[in-house]
Amino acid sequence: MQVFRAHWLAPWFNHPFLACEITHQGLVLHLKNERHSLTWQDLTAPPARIKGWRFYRLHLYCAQGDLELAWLPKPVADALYKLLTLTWYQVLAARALPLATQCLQLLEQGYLRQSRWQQLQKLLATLEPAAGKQAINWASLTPPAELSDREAAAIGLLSTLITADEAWREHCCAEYCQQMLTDYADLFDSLETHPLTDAQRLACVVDEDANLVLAGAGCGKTSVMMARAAFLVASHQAKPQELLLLAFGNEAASEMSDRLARHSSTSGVHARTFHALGLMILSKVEGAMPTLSPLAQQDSARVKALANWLAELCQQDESYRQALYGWLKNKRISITPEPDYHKLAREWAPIVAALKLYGEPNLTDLSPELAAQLSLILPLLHRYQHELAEQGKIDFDDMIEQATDFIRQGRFSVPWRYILVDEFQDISGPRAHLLQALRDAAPELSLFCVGDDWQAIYRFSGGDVRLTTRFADTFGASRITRLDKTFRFNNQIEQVASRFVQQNPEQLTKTLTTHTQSASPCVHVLPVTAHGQTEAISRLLGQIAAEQPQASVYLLARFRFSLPDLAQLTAWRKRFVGLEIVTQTVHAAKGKEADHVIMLGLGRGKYGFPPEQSTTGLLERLLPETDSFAYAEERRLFYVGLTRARQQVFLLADAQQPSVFIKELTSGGYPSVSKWG
Ligand SMILES: Nc1ncnc2c1ncn2[C@@H]1O[C@H](COP(=O)(O)OP(=O)(O)OP(=O)(O)O)[C@@H](O)[C@H]1O
Repeated sequence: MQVFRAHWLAPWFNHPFLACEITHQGLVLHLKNERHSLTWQDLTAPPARIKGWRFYRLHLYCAQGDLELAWLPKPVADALYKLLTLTWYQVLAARALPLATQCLQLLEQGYLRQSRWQQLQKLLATLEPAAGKQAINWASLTPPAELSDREAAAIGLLSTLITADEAWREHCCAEYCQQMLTDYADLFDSLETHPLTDAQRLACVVDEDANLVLAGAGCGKTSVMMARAAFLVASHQAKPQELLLLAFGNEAASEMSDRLARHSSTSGVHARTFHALGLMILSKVEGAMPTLSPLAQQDSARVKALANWLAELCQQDESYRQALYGWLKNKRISITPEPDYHKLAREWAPIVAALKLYGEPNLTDLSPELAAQLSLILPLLHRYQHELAEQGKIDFDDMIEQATDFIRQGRFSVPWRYILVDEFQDISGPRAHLLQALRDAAPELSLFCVGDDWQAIYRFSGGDVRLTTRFADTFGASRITRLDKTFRFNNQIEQVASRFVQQNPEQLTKTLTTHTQSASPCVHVLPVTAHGQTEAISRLLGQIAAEQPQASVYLLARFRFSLPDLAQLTAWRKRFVGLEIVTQTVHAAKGKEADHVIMLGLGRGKYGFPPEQSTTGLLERLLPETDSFAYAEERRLFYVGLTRARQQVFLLADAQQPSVFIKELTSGGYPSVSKWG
């Protein structure tokens, strides 16, 4: 035990301090009439040494109130100062070391995500002094040279972290990204047939708790999904089985699977649809594959069943029959000899589905006509539910909901660390809840979503674009990165398409640049009569084949029945052998591309583009809220059509009654649109 004494003159001048004894726990001060013990933790800072006229004083910063040890001869003051300072730092280092180790482990996990940042703050909060005690001023610490490197580093780290703010976190994130971009430059150069752009690379490495990559059409969202998967595996942040890629349709999921399989690093990564994910979760939890009702799997089976139930209800329930006939009469829909149940069932099927998904609307909010329609449709929903219960089967909505419940109940252990979602702009509320449940069940899980709010076109089946435009409201701490260079189409198509879609002020603003340029207009409007359409397409195909013998051509329409039939298609394929001609709806062409696009059915009316006479007043009330801009969703769909083309778009407009979109393009100040005929 060491004792440091004040000069013997001290008591003569009424100073109470006589000596200081250093123990393992702290120090014992010998005062004139008493002894006073202090633990090392009572000292909130290293001592200060103050030179007096002849003697020195040591100032002790104590939680209970500061003290002064005076009348110390210089050698005593120096030795005591050195010992107290060193011991104080050693005691602090003993506390700091385990904490700094935990903080380092968090920091070493990579990108300093918000969730990791919060865990850090929690750890650092353990350094807070007890109530009423003074906090250590970490910013002013200067550890002595006698501390070991580890001790000094631990104190240094905690001082940095305690004073760190959001800008510091941002700096760490940027440093991490920079490091990854350098380390994996070769991977990003060689993964695809083309090297990724800087913006695409950055989108791959940013790693917040939830990430949204917002990009225009053709900006390489799919390439980025693939590259991110490869990067996560190559950088050992995840094993292939810890990644899950999600798509909406089977075709997109299997295309992703093929692309993943082509690279050794991602060959073990799974791409699934949301439905396949739901099935997998249910079968894992229940030990057997759930059986899906045929009513869920085929639209035609569902419509047929609804039509039968309508006919049955009319036969068995006179009041229902009268109500239905009355409603149809009001709508001037023919009922002789009996209503067209099948047509009615086809129109009401989406309403039944929406009622199931979103529940019944408040009757008082509906007009008498819509309330009457609702009361006619509700019995169909009940029959549908009853049928599923009878069969002991479920539909897709039940599956997603049950899967979400199982996860929330902790009955499914989440094996993934990263979930990557394609075409995110079309996600529905229930699917977003499923993702949230997965995230909550696995706090280290990071979401990576790629989408384009300009291409949100699935509201009729529950897609809710607000989940994209207000991403952070649903998914919390998030980072949005943008891709603004399109590789698919040229500046001429871009000028038309971007201007067209941004007429709706509620679309997020984006400025796209294009990889290819064209000096002359590439969007052409051709007026055609109903009879002249086939001839016009033949001429166009001939012209395309003459200029470019090997090319792909999409014939796109708003409705399937507006497309040429198979016989006609086969004839064209025989005649223009070098052309790869595909007919499909604009919805089906989403995510795909061709050299040339010919859009058909661009007239007015119920089956025009946009379809003008809405039969879905009730459906509108049930679906997720939409923006108030007229034909907002149809405008986005038209944008999707325009942006499928790499080189040229031909818009075959109804010569008598051109679509309002065509009128806008030809007279709304679009200099890049050329008018033929
Ligand atoms: N860095 C790049 N360099 C050259 N070409 C690229 C690059 N990135 C993507 N592409 C090409 O651009 C085209 C569009 O890519 P992709 O289909 O991934 O776009 P997207 O953003 O998913 O489009 P959309 O939203 O319209 O479906 C593809 O032909 C792709 O190969």
